[in-house]
Amino acid sequence: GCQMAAAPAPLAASPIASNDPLAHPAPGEWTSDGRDYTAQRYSPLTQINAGNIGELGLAWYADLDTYRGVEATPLYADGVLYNTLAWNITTAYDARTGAVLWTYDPQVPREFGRLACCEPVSRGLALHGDKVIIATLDGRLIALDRTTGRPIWTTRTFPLHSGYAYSITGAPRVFGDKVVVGQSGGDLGVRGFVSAYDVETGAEVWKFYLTPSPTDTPDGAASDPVNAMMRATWSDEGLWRQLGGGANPWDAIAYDPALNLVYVGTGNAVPHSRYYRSNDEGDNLFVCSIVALDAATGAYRWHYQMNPGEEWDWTCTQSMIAADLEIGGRTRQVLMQAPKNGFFYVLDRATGEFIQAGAHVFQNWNEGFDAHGRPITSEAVRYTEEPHLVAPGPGGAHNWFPMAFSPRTGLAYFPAYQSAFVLARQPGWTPQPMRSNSGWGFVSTGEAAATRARLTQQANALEKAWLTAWDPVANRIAWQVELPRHGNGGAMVTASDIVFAGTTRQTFTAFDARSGRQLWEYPTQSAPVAGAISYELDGVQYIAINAGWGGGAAQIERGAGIEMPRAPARLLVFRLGGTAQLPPLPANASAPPEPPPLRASEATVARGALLFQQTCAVCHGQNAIGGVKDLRHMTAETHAAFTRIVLEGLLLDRGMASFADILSREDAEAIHGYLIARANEDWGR
Ligand SMILES: O=C(O)c1cc(C(=O)O)c2c(n1)C(=O)C(=O)c1cc(C(=O)O)[nH]c1-2
Ligand SMILES: [Ca+2]
Repeated sequence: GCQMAAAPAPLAASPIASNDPLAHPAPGEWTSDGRDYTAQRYSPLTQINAGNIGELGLAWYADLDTYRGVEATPLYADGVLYNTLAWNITTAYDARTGAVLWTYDPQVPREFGRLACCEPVSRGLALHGDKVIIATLDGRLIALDRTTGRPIWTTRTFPLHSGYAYSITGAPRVFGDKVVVGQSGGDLGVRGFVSAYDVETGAEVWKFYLTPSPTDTPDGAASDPVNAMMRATWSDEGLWRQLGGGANPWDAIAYDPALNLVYVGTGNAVPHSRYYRSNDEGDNLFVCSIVALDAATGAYRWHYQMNPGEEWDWTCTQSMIAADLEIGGRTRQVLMQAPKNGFFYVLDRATGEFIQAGAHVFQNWNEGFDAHGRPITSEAVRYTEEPHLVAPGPGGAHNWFPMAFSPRTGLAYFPAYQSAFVLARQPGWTPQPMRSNSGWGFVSTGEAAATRARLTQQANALEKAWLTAWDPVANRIAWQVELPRHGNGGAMVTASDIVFAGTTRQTFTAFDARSGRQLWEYPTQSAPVAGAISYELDGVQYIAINAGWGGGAAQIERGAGIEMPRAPARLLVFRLGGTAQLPPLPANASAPPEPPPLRASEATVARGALLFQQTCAVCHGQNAIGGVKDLRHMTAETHAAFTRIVLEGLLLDRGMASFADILSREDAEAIHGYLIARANEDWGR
């Protein structure tokens, strides 16, 4: 079986469970990412209900002065709202009026923008006593004074220049007296780990590596006792030793104070292709798993691996929610997750036992589960040099967009995305340091090209997006509301049975939690991707949400018919009878500038296309469509400065660092040739 390697040691009783304010926030407070340790994103407030929601209006808003994605769940305590943006710029607002109390800019080196797969986003922050804690893109954990915003302590969570492409986009979490945080980089090359720090001093308490030691020597870490267990699931030779293997926890980490367990949701493997990574062998622990650790020591307790031998950029970093559910005639302490692979899982959170899982979208990887809950993976989705269809696609059937659970309805709510992609192993692939490292090819020739084109049509035909309500007891969809495109926001649910979520209609929308019937909708001038919160102040219930389209979904979707937002990101705060108004939208952008004539040879354009895919596409979009800046729409001045931008970091302040370490002048010119060719192909359509 894959869940339990050793009999778990007896669970230590938690010393902080009973008097920990983060375990039991007052009904009007929202003091941690998932509101409390269950991470249900369930607000007990009921003032806003189906009868009066028509009166819900904007109380105040704050311009966030960015067109980058804003993915953070804000936090609320004692009349103050805390928020964090791209580059970890953190602000405290008077929650009644929106007046800024303080802003702290940790001055993240913009060079780190290159290492973030999906924009230099931040998914949130943490509160503890007099501290606000942030985790910066460049790997610092910083505790700020809650009243002044001044740093109290700073700890580096990974070394600079480690050879791995580490960054942080996930929220830090406070569990009792510790701060726990992970990191990103699994699509470039990192060795994932999770670490815990003393909340008062920032001193490291424990560290647990999620892939085996690349040198087969002990790390001096909490993971050492299970290094051999992990190691036995990887090949002797393989690029995992060089690139770290991945499994990095870049989003959700959860906690049960009574069991004193920390649950770590781990990411995909790197390089993606198991053939290149691990000689096409093994489960590759702990990629795409939930790993339970002793909160006091970081010692291994159990794991469940959703995708043994993962190789499709499928992550298990998604929201993990704890609840006690009546299943099969007994009360189970469950942990729920809807990872990228299209299934919704219910595990026993004390033991890791697989209880049940069901698919909520079309998928073609799973042929069932064995008696221990280990999935039977179809051989048809493994890498070959022949293009073939794999569903879901690498964006996942559910990505980081926060999931919510209502103990009243018994349903879990999350934005779902049905998709597929065309996979083919790239022959003779070699790793690209500090670049995207998948090992799958984008380009096919001859007969394979025709197959690729046919399968791409099939994949496109499968695309659909919903807000999905899942019944974790009946193990099936309770209801679904179809939404126009991928990239819909996270969910929040209230005790008045209302689900709030951002949509790609560029709205913030309320649904009946039992039926999915739409109750209310507000045009936000940008698609809110983050999770909402609710708080109460002076007897008034508020709902707060960041509306800032961006991140991974936006990079794909901007090219696929979604309008670029014309308004900057904003923090929006609603209440019954709110009368604030957003300013009118600025006029539609004028037509893109005419590109210069194409002078590069066909061979140069082809070389530029390949370099673009390997180096630039993660931020600027596949086939140079969309992305954080659509490079088909460069102005004459940008064209004139192109090689200086790419090689000298002329636009570093905007997050476009120099690539001189991996691109020659000739390379940069080939990429420029490709972009001019793309602009000419598409211009004037
Ligand atoms: O493997 C990784 O380390 C890693 C990191 C991140 C990230 O930190 O944003 C994403 C992903 N993977 C990923 O696969 C993914 O789909 C994704 C979407 C987003 C986003 O912010 O919209 N981040 C990430
Ligand atoms: Ca990834």
